[in-house]
Amino acid sequence: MSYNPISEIGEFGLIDRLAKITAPSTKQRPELIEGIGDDCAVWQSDESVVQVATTDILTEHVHFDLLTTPLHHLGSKAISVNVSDICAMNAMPDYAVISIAVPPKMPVEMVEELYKGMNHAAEIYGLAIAGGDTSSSASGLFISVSMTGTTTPELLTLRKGASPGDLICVTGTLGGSTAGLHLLQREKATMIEQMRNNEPYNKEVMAELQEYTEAIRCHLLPKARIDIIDFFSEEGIVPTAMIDISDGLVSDLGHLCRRSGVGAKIDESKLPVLPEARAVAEEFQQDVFDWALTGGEDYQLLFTVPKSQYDLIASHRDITVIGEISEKEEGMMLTDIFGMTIDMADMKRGFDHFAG
Ligand SMILES: Nc1ncnc2c1ncn2[C@@H]1O[C@H](COP(=O)(O)OP(=O)(O)O)[C@@H](O)[C@H]1O
Ligand SMILES: Cc1ncc(C[n+]2csc(CCOP(=O)(O)OP(=O)(O)O)c2C)c(N)n1
Ligand SMILES: [Mg+2]
Repeated sequence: MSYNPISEIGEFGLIDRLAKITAPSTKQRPELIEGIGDDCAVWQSDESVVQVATTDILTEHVHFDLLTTPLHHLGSKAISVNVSDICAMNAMPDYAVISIAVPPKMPVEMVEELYKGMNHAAEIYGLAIAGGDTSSSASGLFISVSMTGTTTPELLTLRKGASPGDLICVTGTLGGSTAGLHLLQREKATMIEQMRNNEPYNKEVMAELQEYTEAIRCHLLPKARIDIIDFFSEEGIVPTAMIDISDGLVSDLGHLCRRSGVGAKIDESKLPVLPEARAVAEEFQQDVFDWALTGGEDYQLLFTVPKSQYDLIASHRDITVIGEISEKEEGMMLTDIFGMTIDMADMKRGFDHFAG
């Protein structure tokens, strides 16, 4: 038997291989509507109720750095990223169970602070933290949140369901989280450098951070767009397909298109880039559109609606139409700010845990 490094197939190649192994188990539960492959697992609990469930892990040094992340914020983010997956099904969250693996030397008060952040977010989203598991960890802090939610068969929205001609819409702004991460990483590097040189902490860097509170908040404290699910419900909108943007717009639009069996055309000039992110990208001499397209962790909703619903969508000031669904054969195309057409298949797609 030969052994292959995961980096050769990447995160999604690995998930495909695991899905093949577990496919037989799904045959045992005919009420399962969606297994591996959407933002949540979905099953019908009775005629009028659909249950959804998701889980996301936050790993120290991969998802967060304790030097730059307040634990209260981290707890809140751990809840929000799961609520975001529930929202992506057009569902509302109900319960969370939480597993933590904690280095034995971590003070109790730090773990309590983490949980205060989780509880704060849970109260805002109207969900109950109802259990979990606790272990010691030999290498860093791990936080795994699993969450259930509810919707109805009529409202359930999957990654599949988009048709050619549908409008591609995105909520909020993009690029803010990557901008915030860059600022925090620079802050950490400066702190370490000053400690090495036995210098006092330079407050000027802190002053610069205060100019960019929105970008930092996007990274440390993303909000799940439960308000948009309320808006859909008030306006009677049921998107044809939906996903949340965790790995980056290009990657997550790719999942939506693959599951729907369609292509897409998007317009770079229409992307709702966070204004602060533009300033940060300039400072770091980076392309803000690259951050908006592939940076990830913005936790906005990406969804499609028929053109006939344009007026309803356009009435919301925090929803932007960025393009249109096309035939699968046309691929996924981006018209960049200079008017050039770029095949998104040739672009860096977004965050991959095992990208080589
Ligand atoms: N280790 C795993 N075992 C089983 N299913 C997994 C595993 N990792 C991811 N999945 C499934 O693969 C799909 C894609 O996962 P992911 O990209 O993490 O989704 P999301 O961005 O919504 O969190 C989801 O349906 C998820 O449930
Ligand atoms: C210390 C640190 N380095 C890098 C990142 C950037 N980052 C980590 S995970 C991630 C993508 C989202 O995480 P993932 O586990 O893929 O979420 P999912 O798609 O499962 O919801 C990004 C952009 C970060 N947040 N913190
Ligand atoms: Mg995930």
